Amino acid sequence: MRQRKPLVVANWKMNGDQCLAHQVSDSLAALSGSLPDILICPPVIFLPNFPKHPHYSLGAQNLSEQAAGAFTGEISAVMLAQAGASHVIVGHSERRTLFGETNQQVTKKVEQALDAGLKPILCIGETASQRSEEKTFQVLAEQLDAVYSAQPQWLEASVVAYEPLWAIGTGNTATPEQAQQVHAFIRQHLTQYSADAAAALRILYGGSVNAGNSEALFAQADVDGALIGGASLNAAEFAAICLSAKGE
Ligand SMILES: O=C[C@H](O)COP(=O)(O)O
Repeated sequence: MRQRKPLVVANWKMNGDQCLAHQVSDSLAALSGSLPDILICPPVIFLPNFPKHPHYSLGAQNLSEQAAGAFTGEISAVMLAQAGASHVIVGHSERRTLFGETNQQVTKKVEQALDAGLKPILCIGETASQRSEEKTFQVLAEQLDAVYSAQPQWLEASVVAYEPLWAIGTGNTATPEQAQQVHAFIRQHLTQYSADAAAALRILYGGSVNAGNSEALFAQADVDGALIGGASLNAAEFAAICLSAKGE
């Protein structure tokens, strides 16, 4: 039996509509058998289009680093929780690269999420050039330490997602062996903060996961699920990925 229950997360990014919300909720509700934990992170305006169902939970893709105030266009952690989110993705590479989010901002967002009772899904990953320069572990360690070195207790309520930038939206999935090597490094690195929390931590892989490659990725000892972009926009394919993760 697996040590950690798998978690499969749909990150719709800025895609989808009410119709897709109904398709995805219907297809997940129809699943039976041993299921992983399943989390849907649509654009937040679609959260109310998902009826409550025991087969899935809801999350958000981003949050404000501030608690409240004159921050036009921002959404706070408390608001996300009130809208039904249990988790929030923090520090996705698109936030870091396209919107200039720094490790410092990511840390503040993790704090906001936890203060509001949301579980942060902290995204980390290296670029293709960092990998070819053999800096992968160094980059990941910096991204992890920026968040957890001052507040190691945050690890207990966190999920970490390893998303190599070269694999996101490219079809160039990390091999199961590459993913396992990095996930094992992440878990080992985090034992310095809490051996128990590191052992219990769910580490997700993200980057061109689809129904054809998910089972081999999930078979790796330290791959505890996935963060799925493009393939989560197809209700049938996302359901197939969830089934390949198996809950027990
Ligand atoms: O959050 C999801 C990741 O960025 C992966 O996206 P992708 O599955 O489209 O490669």
